[in-house]
Amino acid sequence: MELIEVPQLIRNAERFREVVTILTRHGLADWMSGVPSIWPERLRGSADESMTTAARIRVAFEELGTTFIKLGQVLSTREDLVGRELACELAQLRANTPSDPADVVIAMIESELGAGIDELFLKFDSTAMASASIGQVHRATTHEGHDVVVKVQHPGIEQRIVNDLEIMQKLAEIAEQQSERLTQYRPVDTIREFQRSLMRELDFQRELKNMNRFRTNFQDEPDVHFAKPYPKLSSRRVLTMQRLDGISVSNKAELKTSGADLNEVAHRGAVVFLDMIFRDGFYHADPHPGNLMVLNRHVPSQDPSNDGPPAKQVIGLLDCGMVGRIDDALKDDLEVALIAAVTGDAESIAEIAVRLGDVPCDFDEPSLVSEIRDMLDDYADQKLREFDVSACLRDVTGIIREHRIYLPAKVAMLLKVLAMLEGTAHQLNPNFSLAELLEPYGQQAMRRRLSPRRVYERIKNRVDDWDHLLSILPKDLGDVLHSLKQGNFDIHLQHRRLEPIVNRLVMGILTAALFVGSASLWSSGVPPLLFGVSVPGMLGCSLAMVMGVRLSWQISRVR
Ligand SMILES: Nc1ncnc2c1ncn2[C@@H]1O[C@H](COP(=O)(O)OP(=O)(O)OP(=O)(O)O)[C@@H](O)[C@H]1O
Repeated sequence: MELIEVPQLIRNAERFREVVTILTRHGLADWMSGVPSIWPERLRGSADESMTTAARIRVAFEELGTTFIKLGQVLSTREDLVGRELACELAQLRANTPSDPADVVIAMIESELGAGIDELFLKFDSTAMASASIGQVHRATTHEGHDVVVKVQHPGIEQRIVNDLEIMQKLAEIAEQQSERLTQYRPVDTIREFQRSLMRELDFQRELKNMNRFRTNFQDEPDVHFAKPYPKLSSRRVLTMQRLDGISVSNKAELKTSGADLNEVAHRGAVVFLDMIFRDGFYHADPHPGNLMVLNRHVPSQDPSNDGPPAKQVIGLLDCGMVGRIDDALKDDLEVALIAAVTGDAESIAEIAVRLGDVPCDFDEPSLVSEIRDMLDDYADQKLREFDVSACLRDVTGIIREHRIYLPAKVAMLLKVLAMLEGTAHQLNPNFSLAELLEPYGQQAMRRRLSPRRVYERIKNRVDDWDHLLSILPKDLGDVLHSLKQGNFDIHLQHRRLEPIVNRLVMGILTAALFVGSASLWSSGVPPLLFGVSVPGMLGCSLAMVMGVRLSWQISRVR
């Protein structure tokens, strides 16, 4: 059996050995048979047979610590990749990181910000108010008297994470080389994407920028609040921000006692996230209840008289470390897919999944469409307000997964956020309907698709495509003609999805040829003439234009 090279792991040999030992102990290392023994004794698994594989993975990740717990949390949102059972199991992973002693935290802040703690803050509470996987949070007061919280990274956490990521990367490569079963989980791509997002989370300067961007995007909405960051009291590992005073949405009982209108909180909170996604294309990617608060201040109603509507509650959002971006094209696709789900249009959903995803070569499109259609039939009787968006997304991703279509991380993240959003809102109001809320976004989407700017952009893209095609066409046509003359012109169709593209390409070439030929008839004034214009030339050009418009329309449907 081929041996795996491990020299780059020598630096992390001890930790590598620990990781493999833990995986082996839980019976999760059988696929590593080709790894040379960099440790003397043979490692034998004594897995607890009473536990499912998914449960053993969760327990092993818990033992392996922060980086693996974070990986597990990310995978728990990738049902499309790991399947329902493992996703549910991993969703239970909790980082149980003890807080660091006060002197260690203070030393970290002082070295990061280059000044003594008393120079930096008027008051600093050395008891952590929360300790999470990457850092812990302390209350403090600035010299101007502002109440703030200071988020401080656990010392050495970055190096530990970097080391673990290196090991994970190596294990992913081994898995992809050694195990057909694990290859379906795309270990190398998945770890690469995870590595990128975790390294971004480790840089608090990014979180600070995200907070500022959200504050700008919501500056005209007084009932939504993002904490103000303090750049002079922040660095890559320390983040100081305004302290939000309120009740966490995860604390439903306390919210109720405070008299908060839970239905309104669910509705407003969801609208905030949909605005981030559909309006701004820049969204908070972790809408779990612990990251939402109802603040202890209210926006007064417009009408100051007692008869007016009650004051609006202010929603505060925490933890802007993980964000997603969505461009216009993806926004269009998402809107079309959501409308298609509600209207039972299986073809559109399948078409979008196939276009965005990575599709295996033996992929069976008719069976994908028919499975999605069967699944949507189950939802056909639901009224819009009862439509269960998360369940439907879950079912679609399940089918996509069975067809071994791999969705890009940005799409998976978006689906995760929509599902989490519905879950969080349901906790507050069991009758909450995300589908109803999405309806106006669908209508806006239709209007936007027809807006002059978007039509102009689509036409411009088409023109750019045509311009590119015309610039390469003479040479490519020359090559094709040359091959034809030599008698060695073959078309090898290896993928069913290429068929329509080839058809359109042929139509495009014919249209271009018709246009060029007719234009030359027109300019040469070939008779018969009508008002001095060549009739064959005019008819040919008109026909080419009709064909061109039809073709552009077909291409725009595919995009
Ligand atoms: N601006 C704030 N005002 C009040 N409390 C805050 C603020 N920021 C954070 N907290 C408290 O600290 C906790 C942890 O903060 P945060 O979620 O930002 O940390 P994290 O390290 O990103 O956590 P995680 O590992 O869950 O991503 C929050 O749940 C909240 O209770």
